[in-house]
Amino acid sequence: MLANIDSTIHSNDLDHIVQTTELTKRYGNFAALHRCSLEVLRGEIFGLLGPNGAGKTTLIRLLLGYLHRTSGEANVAGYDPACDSVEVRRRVAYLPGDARLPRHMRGRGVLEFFAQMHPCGDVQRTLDVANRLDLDLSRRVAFMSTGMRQKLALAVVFGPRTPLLILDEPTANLDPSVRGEVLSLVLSERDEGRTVMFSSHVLSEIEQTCDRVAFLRRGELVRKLVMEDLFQRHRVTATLNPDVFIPEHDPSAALGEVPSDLRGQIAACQISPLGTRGNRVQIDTAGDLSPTLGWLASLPLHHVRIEPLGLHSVYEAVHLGQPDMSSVPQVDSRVAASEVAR
Ligand SMILES: Nc1ncnc2c1ncn2[C@@H]1O[C@H](COP(=O)(O)OP(=O)(O)OP(=O)(O)O)[C@@H](O)[C@H]1O
Repeated sequence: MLANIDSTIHSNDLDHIVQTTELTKRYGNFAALHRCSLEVLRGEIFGLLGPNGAGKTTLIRLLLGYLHRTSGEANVAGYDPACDSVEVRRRVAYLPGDARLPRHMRGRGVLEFFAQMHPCGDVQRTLDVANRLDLDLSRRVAFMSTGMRQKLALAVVFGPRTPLLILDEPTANLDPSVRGEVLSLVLSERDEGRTVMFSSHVLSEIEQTCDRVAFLRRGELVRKLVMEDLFQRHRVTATLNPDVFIPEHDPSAALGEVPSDLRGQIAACQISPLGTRGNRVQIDTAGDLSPTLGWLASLPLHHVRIEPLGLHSVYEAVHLGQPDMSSVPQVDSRVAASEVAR
């Protein structure tokens, strides 16, 4: 079935299964989504991040044609959701954030019903997913717990072999072991060549699964990130010996010159006082960490800690509206962007 549906995708650019250009949704003067341009590549897992009300669901619903855009363009699997929403939905399995299922039906009946309804439906596959999620299918939906209903909705959505899955907070209401199972389902979808786009508030889930992520904030796409690049970024924190002199107008001079071959790898540095205990140094690095280790070892530092930068720090920066520290490293002859928080 997947092969049939795939062969009918008539996009000019088959690398992109989703593409939006300045996509905008307004309610009166309020922009729930403002000029959002992004691409999702075929075969990748793409994460959507952002605080409550950032516009994630609005974007997803525009892509499926459930909402009508105010302006801009969108293309999903070769179709414009504003004109061909039926064609789009034939190719997309969608888990809404508030999935509603027929309350009078038993779990098994629900799965069979949806598998028969969808052009890419596969009863055995949907039952297998329910089994993986350890779901009792003999219960009526009305008597299921919130988490059990979420598992049932997931089994419905993972059943059809569509080229694209769009999941709005797929692990909401699930216990940690089931969350892990859902993430491994997402990874297996990618292994089978399908594309997954999902939103989540759980940063560790995005880190474990996604190839690329987009951050939305107040309706705007404020940052895109390739996870592989993020994993190459580290934060070094340490204490600078108290007897080291910190020049007031150029605190970075306390660390001396950054060797020229390392300048492209030091993205930012902050020095802040710790009272009588010296000064706290924070250095963000980009790229392979190993060449910087020798330089770090030569500095008058102690209590050195090196951690992967992680999504959390990027998320915080986005949330606070801080400039993008995750892209181009910037240094001059001294360590760049030094600050003394006195
Ligand atoms: N029908 C509507 N009329 C007016 N404003 C709306 C409407 N639907 C959504 N909004 C607003 O659009 C903004 C984006 O909402 P959206 O549901 O896309 O956010 P979200 O990122 O999915 O949030 P969450 O993480 O809480 O699910 C919110 O401020 C919301 O209040």
